[in-house]
Formats: sequence, C-alpha cells, structure tokens
Amino acid sequence: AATAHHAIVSTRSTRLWNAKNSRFDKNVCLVSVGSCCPGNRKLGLLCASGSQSSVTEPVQQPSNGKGDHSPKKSKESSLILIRHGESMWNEKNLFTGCVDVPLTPKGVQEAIEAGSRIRNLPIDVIYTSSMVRAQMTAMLAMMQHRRKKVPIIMHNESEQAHSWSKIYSEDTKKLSIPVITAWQLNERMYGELQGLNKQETADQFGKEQVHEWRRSYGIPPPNGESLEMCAERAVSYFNDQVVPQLTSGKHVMVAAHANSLRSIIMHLDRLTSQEVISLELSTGIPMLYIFKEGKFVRRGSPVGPSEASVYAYTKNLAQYRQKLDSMVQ
Ligand SMILES: O=C(O)[C@@H](CO)OP(=O)(O)O
Repeated sequence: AATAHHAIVSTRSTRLWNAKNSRFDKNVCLVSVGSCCPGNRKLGLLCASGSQSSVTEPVQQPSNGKGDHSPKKSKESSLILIRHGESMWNEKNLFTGCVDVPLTPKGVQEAIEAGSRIRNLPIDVIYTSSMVRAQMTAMLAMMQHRRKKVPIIMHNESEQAHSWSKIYSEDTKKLSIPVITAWQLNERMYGELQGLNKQETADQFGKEQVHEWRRSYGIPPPNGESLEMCAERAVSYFNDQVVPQLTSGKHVMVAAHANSLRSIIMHLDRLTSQEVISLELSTGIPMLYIFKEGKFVRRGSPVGPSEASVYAYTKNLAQYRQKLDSMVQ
C-alpha cells in the first residue's frame, strides 16, 4: 500500500514524494538531516512567540525574552503532521473549507494505514482541529499504536465541561494521551466556494482564477481566507501551543487539513510564497519532523510499521521502538 507516489510535500509540481523510499523523485532531492528542498537550504529555525499552554499539563517554556526558545538541555522531540483521510466532500470533489464533513470508508482506511506507519513512534499529546474529519483520523490512527494508550479529547470549553471530564486515577492518566482540539487548526475558510464542485467552479471562473484561489498565498477566495490569513491563526497557534510542548520534550502529533498544514509546513520549511503554491498534501500520509535545539528537521514519512525508511528514524526513535518491542509480547 505504501508504494504509491504521494504528492505530500512537493514544492515543485515536477517533484513527487515517494512514500516508499522517503525521497523526492525526479529532482533527486533526498530528505535528510539538515537539508531540504529546494537548494539544500537549512531547515528553518522556528521562533515561538507568546508561549502559554492551556493543556492538561502546562509546560515551562524556556525563553530568553528575545524570541529564542532553544531549550537549555539538548532534548529531542518528534512532531508528526497528518492531513485527515479522504472526506465525503473530497470524494465528491466539493470545496469543503470549514464545513464539518466526516470521512469516507476510504478515508477511514487511510487513517488506519497512517496509524500503522506511526505505531512505533512516541506520541505524548495530540492536537487536532475542531473538525470531525481530523478527529476521526487522529483517533483511528491511534487505534493502531503499539503503546495502546487511550486518546482522550480534552473538554475545556467551560468550567463544567472541564471538571465533569476529570480523571481521578493517576495510573489511568498515565495510560492516556490528551487530545486537544483547536479551531485555529481548522481548514482554511473557503468562503463562497464552500459546497461548490471544484471542476464546475473552474469551468465557470477559469482554471487560472480557481488555481489562484486554491493555491496562492495572498489571494482569498470570495469572502474566504487566503492561505496567509489561515497562517495567521494556524501558525500562531502552532507557535504558542505546540512548540512549547516540543521544547519541553513532549512528542506531538497534529491532525489537521490541507491548507492549515500547508501554512505550518511553509513556516517550518521556510518556503517562499512562490514555493508554497506547489506544495500539495495527500490525505492520510503522516510526515515526521524532529525538533532539536530549537530547529525543525524534516525526516520524511515513515514507510510502515516495520520499515521506517533510513531517513525517518533517529537513534532516539529507534530506541523507543526497541522499548516497545520489549514491552509488547
Ligand atoms: O476543499 C477544501 O477544503 C480543500 C481541501 O480539500 O480544498 P483544496 O483541494 O483546494 O485544498
């Protein structure tokens, strides 16, 4: 199943991500530590701003007050980004945006397969959008995880919701993974395109115009959000909430959407507004980054439960896997 060429992370339409070999095809651009496409640039140093965490276990964010959040100790943590599996409107080729539609059976299958690819990777906390397709994907993927911790959605929308969902056993807490839902990670709001057929819209307004609405950085669809506007909320949230977790050594998975993730990947990989135009994400393919000393290094996509691909696993991740091997009979 992992043999297909997925256009997960491609900054040129000529480059396709080969999930099997964890490398870009055509431009011979391997994803390796410290380099990324295009032009072998160093991956971006990410500076978090305004660090606070409202999650179950607040994390201390080391900061020197200058926006440099490199931890003092050299901890390594992993970040998995995953776009939801195929939704019922993906299947119908309809613009979806902030309309909250569920997965198709194929999307469910994609989420399960994604789970099998990451079943040996450590995950301490999960962030999802507030939309059911991202939440289904995260939950279905976690059902495959070897650690068998229980993903539990945090309900902090009111005092009552918070207190009524309290867990009274520390042991049980240890065997669970908080799932934090955030509207900021929702799909880009597609305005008056929501519910329209993508092909019919291109026929009506012209291919070029629709491509600009769909893929440009700065141009919003009618009464919708541009990628830039989406980035303002999604990347801010990522910096404010997710980065402090990583800085404290927690391993994080983020389940979200094509465009909210495009904006985050643009930020992590320091893509230009031109480069992001051809960044396409497939449904249900997990992407792994390592966060170390304040830097994000893209490791590619884990190929499967037994083959990590040479680029995907670090020494620490291999050790975690060995630990799982010794725990699971
Ligand atoms: O319809 C949407 O919400 C998105 C993702 O499916 O569309 P696009 O393909 O333009 O990113």
